[in-house]
Amino acid sequence: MSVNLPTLQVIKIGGNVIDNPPLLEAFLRDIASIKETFVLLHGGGKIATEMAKELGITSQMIDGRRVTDTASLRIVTMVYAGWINKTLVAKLQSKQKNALGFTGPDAGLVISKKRNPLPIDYGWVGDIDQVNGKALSDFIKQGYCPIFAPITADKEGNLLNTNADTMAQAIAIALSEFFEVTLTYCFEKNGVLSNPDDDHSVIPHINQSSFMELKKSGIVTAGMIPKLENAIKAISQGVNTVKLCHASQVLLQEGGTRITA
Ligand SMILES: Nc1ncnc2c1ncn2[C@@H]1O[C@H](COP(=O)(O)OP(=O)(O)O)[C@@H](O)[C@H]1O
Ligand SMILES: CC(=O)N[C@@H](CCC(=O)OP(=O)(O)O)C(=O)O
Repeated sequence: MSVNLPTLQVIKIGGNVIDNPPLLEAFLRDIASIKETFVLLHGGGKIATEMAKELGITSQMIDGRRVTDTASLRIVTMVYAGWINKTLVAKLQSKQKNALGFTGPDAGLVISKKRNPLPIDYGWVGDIDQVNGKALSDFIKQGYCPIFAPITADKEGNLLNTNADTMAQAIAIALSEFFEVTLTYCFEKNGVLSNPDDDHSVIPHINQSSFMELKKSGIVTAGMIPKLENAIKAISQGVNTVKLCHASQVLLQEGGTRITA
């Protein structure tokens, strides 16, 4: 018997949008106009890299993930859970949305495990183990819009830097038990492009096998690889709709790239 679940938008924005004040303002205005509550996940990798540089710390990314030593963990925690998360909460509150900021350990919502140091030692980087979808859905049903920073913790209480795209995927999957979820990855391009230099070359649909081809041919690179892996995992594990689009297209039905099973 199929049950009609309420709909929910789970939206992710990356560092390039957060670092662009007019684009961010228009994006927040758009999502504040959504009548229902929504969940927002944010990254901020670009801003953390700039802050690290100002402090004389070099950042190393491997396959779109940051190698996070103790100095980097302090910076990403301050930047993501502090500056960026509170800025977004304050701006959404000013637009009459009841935003509530979270990291993984707040209310025990997201528990992760430190990444195995083999074959690559990423340091203080976490892979998500558990999301408490029931507790999170209770916050949503009370009318809060949860705003997540990509910082989690393990069961021993160690803070762990976590890829924001992965956090969006895990949270969207966990909430699919309670809602019909649309997961939208918003960034600064019009979608996945067949020619990264041509913003009109949007690929309208991608599935697992076309992703493998795009990766093999070098059309999809860098941070787009983990983003698409996460998008494909989400569609195959219960999320109703998954799309990748420009931040200015967040409310539009058309445009961007849709992930198909
Ligand atoms: N085929 C592609 N189409 C669009 N973007 C791509 C593609 N291949 C690589 N990219 C890169 O992926 C980036 C998005 O991933 P990422 O930097 O992790 O974004 P975010 O910080 O928004 O999560 C784009 O800025 C672009 O440079
Ligand atoms: C482990 C890891 O790589 N964490 C990411 C978290 C931020 C992020 O994902 O930011 P964007 O969405 O803006 O790329 C990082 O520190 O860059």
